[in-house]
Amino acid sequence: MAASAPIKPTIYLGSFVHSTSLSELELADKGAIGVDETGVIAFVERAVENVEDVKAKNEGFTEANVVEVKDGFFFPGFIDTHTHASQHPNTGLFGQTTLLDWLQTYTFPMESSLSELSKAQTVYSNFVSRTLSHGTTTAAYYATIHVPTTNLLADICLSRGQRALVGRVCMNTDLSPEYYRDVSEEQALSDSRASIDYIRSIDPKGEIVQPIITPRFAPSCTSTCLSHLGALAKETGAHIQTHIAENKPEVVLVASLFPTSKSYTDVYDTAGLLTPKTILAHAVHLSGPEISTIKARGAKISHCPASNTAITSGCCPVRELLDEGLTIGLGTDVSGGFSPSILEECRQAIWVSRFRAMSSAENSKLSTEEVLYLATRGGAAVVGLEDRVGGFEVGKEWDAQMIVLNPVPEGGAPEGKFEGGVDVFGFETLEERVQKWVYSGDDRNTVAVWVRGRLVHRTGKYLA
Ligand SMILES: O=c1[nH]c(=O)c2nc[nH]c2[nH]1
Ligand SMILES: [Zn+2]
Repeated sequence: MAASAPIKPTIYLGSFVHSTSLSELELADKGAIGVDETGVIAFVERAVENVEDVKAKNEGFTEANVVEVKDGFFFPGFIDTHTHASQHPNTGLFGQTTLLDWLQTYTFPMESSLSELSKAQTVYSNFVSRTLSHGTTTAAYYATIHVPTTNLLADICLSRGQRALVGRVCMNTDLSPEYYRDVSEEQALSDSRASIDYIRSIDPKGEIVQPIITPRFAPSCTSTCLSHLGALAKETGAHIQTHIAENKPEVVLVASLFPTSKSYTDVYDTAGLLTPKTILAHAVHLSGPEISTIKARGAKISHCPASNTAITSGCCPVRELLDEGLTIGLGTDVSGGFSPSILEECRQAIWVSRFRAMSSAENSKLSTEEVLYLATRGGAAVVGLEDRVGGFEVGKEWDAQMIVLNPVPEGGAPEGKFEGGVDVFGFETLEERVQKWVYSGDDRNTVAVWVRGRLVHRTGKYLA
C-alpha cells in the first residue's frame, strides 16, 4: 500500500505498554487506541469496558476496525539507531577478531560484493524482512560505497513501509582495500550527493525514507573528505552517522592520523560533522571533555552492546553518559553485532551494565524500564523522530508491534507447536508479562507490526 494512501480508522484494543520516562513504563490493562485514516493516534483510552462505547463517543470511529490483542500487549515499534544492512550475510561471523582486523577479514570483502544489483536485492530485502519481523519500525542503515545499490536499499525500505535513514558509505583512505574505496574526495562528495538526491526524489517529504551522510569513521576518511561531508550536511540539512571511539587501537590510530586534533571527537567537530542530527555509534572510550563537546553540539549516541562484546571493543559506560544528559538509543550494529533484534540488544545492554556493576561501576546497572526507553523513545530522539514515534500519545503516528505470549491452558501444556519462548499461566501481572518477554521473548512473539498505521509485517493467524 502506498505510504500516504488513506487507511480505515482502527481501534487497537487490549493491553498497551510504553515508556513515559527513562525509568517508567505505563502498563495499561484495558486500553483502546484509536488510529485515524492518516495513521495518527486520535485518542488513547484506559480502563475500557466496552469497545462499542469507545466507538460511539469518538467521531469518525463508529465504523472503525477493531484489532484486539489477547495474552499480550501493544508496544511501540523498535528503533535501530545503527546497523549495516550490507553486512547481513556475515551475521554471526567474527571469530576472534577485533575491529581493525575484522574490517579487513570479513567486512570489506562482503560489502564490496554488494556492487552487484541482484545480490544486493537479495541481501537487502531479506534484511528488511528480518528487522521488521523483530519489530523494528525505524532503522538507520549503512549500505556500501555503491550508489545504485544504496538507492536500492532505500527503494526496498519505502516499498516495505519501514522507516529508514539510508546512508551511502564514504571512505577514501588506504585503510580500505583498493578494490573498495572512493577514488577521490570529489567522488566521495559527488556520490553522496547523488544518493541524497535520489532518496529525496523517491520520498520528497521524508515520511518513510531519508538520506543520511555516512563517513564510515575517521580512519577511513581524509580530513578534506570529512570537511566536504560536513559542508554537505550544512547545505542539505541531512542527518549524519559515523562511528566513534569503539576500540582502543582505533583511538590510537586516530590520534596518529590526525596529529593536530585534540581528540577523536575533535576530528569530527573540526569537520562540521557534530550536529544535533549526528548519530555517533559506540562511544565506548571517550574522555570527559569529548563527552562535553558531544553534549554541547547536541549529537546523539547509538549504544551497540552486542557488537561491543562480540568484537571485544569494550563496555560502554551508558549510565555515565545518561547522567551527563546525552541522548542515547540502541543499535544492533550487524554484523559486529550478531543479531538483528533490538529486543536482544535490550538484554545485551542490561548484561553489559551488570558486568560493569560487578567489576567497577556499582551504579551502572540498567533496568528493564531503562532499556525499553532506549529502544523506543531514546531511539526516536536519536534519529530525530521524537515528535512522531516512540510512544502512544495523541498526535503520534501508529508505529507499533503486537506482542503475543503463549497462554498455557489450565491443566497443562498445550499440545502442538509452541509459538515462542514465553509461557503465561494467566496469573502474571502485565508488568511480569513484560519482564518475561524482555528476557525470553523473540520474533515469534512479534505477531504484527505497523508503521504509520499500515501493517508491514504479520505472522500467520493473528489478524484477519
Ligand atoms: O562496528 C563497526 N562496524 C563497521 O562496519 C565499522 N567501520 C568502521 N568502524 C566500524 N565499526
Ligand atoms: Zn557499525
